[in-house]
Amino acid sequence: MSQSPHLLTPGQSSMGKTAIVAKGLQKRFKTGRTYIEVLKSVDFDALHGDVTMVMGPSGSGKSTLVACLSGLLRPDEGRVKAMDQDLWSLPSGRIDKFRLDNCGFIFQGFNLFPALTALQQVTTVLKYQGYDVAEARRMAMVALDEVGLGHRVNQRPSELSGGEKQRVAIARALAKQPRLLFADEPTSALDGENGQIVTRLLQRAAKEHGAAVICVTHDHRMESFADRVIHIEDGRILDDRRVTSQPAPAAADRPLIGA
Ligand SMILES: Nc1ncnc2c1ncn2[C@@H]1O[C@H](COP(=O)(O)OP(=O)(O)OP(=O)(O)O)[C@@H](O)[C@H]1O
Repeated sequence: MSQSPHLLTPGQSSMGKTAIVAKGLQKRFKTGRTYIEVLKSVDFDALHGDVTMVMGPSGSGKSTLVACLSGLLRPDEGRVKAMDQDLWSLPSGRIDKFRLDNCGFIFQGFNLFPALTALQQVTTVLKYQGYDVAEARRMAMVALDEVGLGHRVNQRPSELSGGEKQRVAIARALAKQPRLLFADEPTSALDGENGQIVTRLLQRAAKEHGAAVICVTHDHRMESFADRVIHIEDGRILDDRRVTSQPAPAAADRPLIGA
């Protein structure tokens, strides 16, 4: 496995380029004898270097959209071109490999393994991806340092606060330098201060690492960190607007959060 650059080495070459495009996505679920149409021919795209927020009421189809975009849930109709691959035309093993190689995921509930330390949470994924033990450890330490947890690497989830747990989940998602970063309600279990830390980390992943960050949220506090806000309602995109003024992310050469 080749040497990985520093976690936040800018992915400048891809900045502003299209990372993912979806056309005509439709998804329905069977409930009892009837079907509910959850995505009604949704077109979507996201750029490298952008934080794209997907907002909308509960049940509007946000999580379903992200699942279809990220190779987790097959749409009934429509196509997804992600990193120049026609995602849903690939055999399922290649879709899994695509996710492993290109996608990072951050969820509301952190999804950490209770028995593993913060360091092990991150190295486990990297080893699964094919990195050897020493390289996985090095990359994990860089990632944990970047989220301000360099001094907490031997703690298990039960010994960490909610904000710290989410930062471990972010380190795990970012350590492999994903080109696509999907976050589903990453701040909803956090207080204002921790929510802002998490939001800034997502912003840095986009601005300094060139990831396309696609973030589902109800949290209007996150909106000011977005480059683009897409509003979805009842399975349709109602509004798609670019936000121009951005707070500058913290400098790349120092950790965001002082250890
Ligand atoms: N596997 C499933 N089987 C049946 N119905 C489902 C399934 N997954 C989602 N749904 C339904 O699809 C609709 C959209 O769900 P989705 O989770 O995408 O909405 P959401 O906008 O993310 O909502 P929330 O903000 O509450 O998380 C909801 O009515 C939900 O109950």
